[in-house]
Amino acid sequence: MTLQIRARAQRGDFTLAINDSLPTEGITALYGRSGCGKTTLLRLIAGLERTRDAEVRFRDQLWQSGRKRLPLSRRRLGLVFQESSLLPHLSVEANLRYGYQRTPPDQRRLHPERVYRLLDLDSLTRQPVNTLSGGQRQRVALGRALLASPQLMLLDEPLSALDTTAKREILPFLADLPESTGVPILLVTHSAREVEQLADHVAFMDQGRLERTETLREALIRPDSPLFSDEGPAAVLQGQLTSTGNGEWQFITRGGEGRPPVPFQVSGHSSHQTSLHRLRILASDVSLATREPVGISIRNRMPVRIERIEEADEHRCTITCRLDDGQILLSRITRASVRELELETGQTVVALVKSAVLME
Ligand SMILES: Nc1ncnc2c1ncn2[C@@H]1O[C@H](COP(=O)(O)OP(=O)(O)OP(=O)(O)O)[C@@H](O)[C@H]1O
Repeated sequence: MTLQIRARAQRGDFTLAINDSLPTEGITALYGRSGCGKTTLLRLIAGLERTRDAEVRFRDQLWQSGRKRLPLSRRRLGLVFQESSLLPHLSVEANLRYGYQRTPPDQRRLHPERVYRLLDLDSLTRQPVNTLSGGQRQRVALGRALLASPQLMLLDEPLSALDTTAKREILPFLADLPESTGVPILLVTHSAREVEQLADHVAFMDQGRLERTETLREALIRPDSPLFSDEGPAAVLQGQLTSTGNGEWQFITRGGEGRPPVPFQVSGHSSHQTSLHRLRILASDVSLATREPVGISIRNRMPVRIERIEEADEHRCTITCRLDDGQILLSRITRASVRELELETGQTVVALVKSAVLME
C-alpha cells in the first residue's frame, strides 16, 4: 500500500523530477537539505502545486493524472505546517471542531473525545487561541487536522518553530499518532534527530529527486548515512521503558520474530508515559570485548554478533553488531584494536555500552 508519484515540475532554476513510491504506514520522513524540494513535493501530493506533468496515486485512488486533479478536500488530508494556521478569532474548541463539522458524518472515524485524550487537549479547549504556547498551538493544529478523519497527514516542519522544551513536549504525542489513530504521516524535516526519533521510513531527497527510501533501521546501518552528524554513526533501538522499582529504569528492546528482548539500564525517563521509546547509542560509546570483563563500571554489557567490519577512516573501523533481539548496534573502535582482538564477522563478542540516551 503506497503513495505513487510520478512528476516533473520546473520552478525557476529548480527541477522536481520524481518517479517513486512512498510507504503509507507509520511515519515516513521526507529528509533533505534546505531547497531540495521537500515542500514542493508535499504540496504536489496535496494537489496545491500545479503541474500538468504528474500522476499521483494514493493506495487505490487516483489523485492526479495530468490535468485531472482531485481537489484537496476530496483527498482527505490533514495538513500541519511550521506556523500553525489556527483561526485567531475562534476558541481552541471551535478551531478543533472546524474540520470535524465539515466532515460528512459517515466519514468521521476520529471523534473529539478520543482526539482530545490522545493529544491531552481537554485542559486547553476553553482557552483563547492567542494564549497558547507554541507547543500547545501545534498540538491543537494536529488535533484539528485529525478531527477531519484524514487518510494521510502531511506535516511540513511542524516542530521547527518550537524551542527545545516545546519540541520535547510534543514529540511523544506525534510519535504515537499513527499507531493510536491508524493515520499514516508524511513528515517533512531537515532534522536528523527528528527522523531518528519519529520515523519508521526515511525518504532521502536531494536536488529535486528522491534518492532512496528505506526503513530507519536500514538508514542507520549504512556507515555513510546522511543522518549521521559530526558525532559519527549512531544506532537507534526501539523498545519499552519499565521501572525496576528502586528508582531506576530499564529499557527493554523490542525482541523481533520471537527473539528475546535485551535490557539496558537508563537514567532519564519520559514524563509522557508512552509504551514505545527509542534509545540512541553513539558508535563511539560502544566498545567490544572478546570475553566478559570483570571489575568494570560499565553496566550495559551484552553479547552481540559481528555482522560487518568497515574501515571508517585511517585509524578507525565501524563494526556492525547484531543484538540478540535482532536490532543493530554500531561500535567504532580503532583498527589496531580490531587487529589485536582478531575480530572477524560471525564472531560473538561482548558489547560494552558506555552511554545510551533515551530520546524524549
Ligand atoms: N514558485 C517558485 N518559483 C521559483 N522557484 C521556486 C518556486 N517554488 C519553489 N522554488 C524553488 O524550488 C526549490 C525547492 O523549494 P522547496 O521549498 O520545495 O524546498 P525545501 O526542501 O522544502 O526547502 P526548506 O527545507 O528550506 O523548506 C528552492 O530552490 C526554491 O527556491
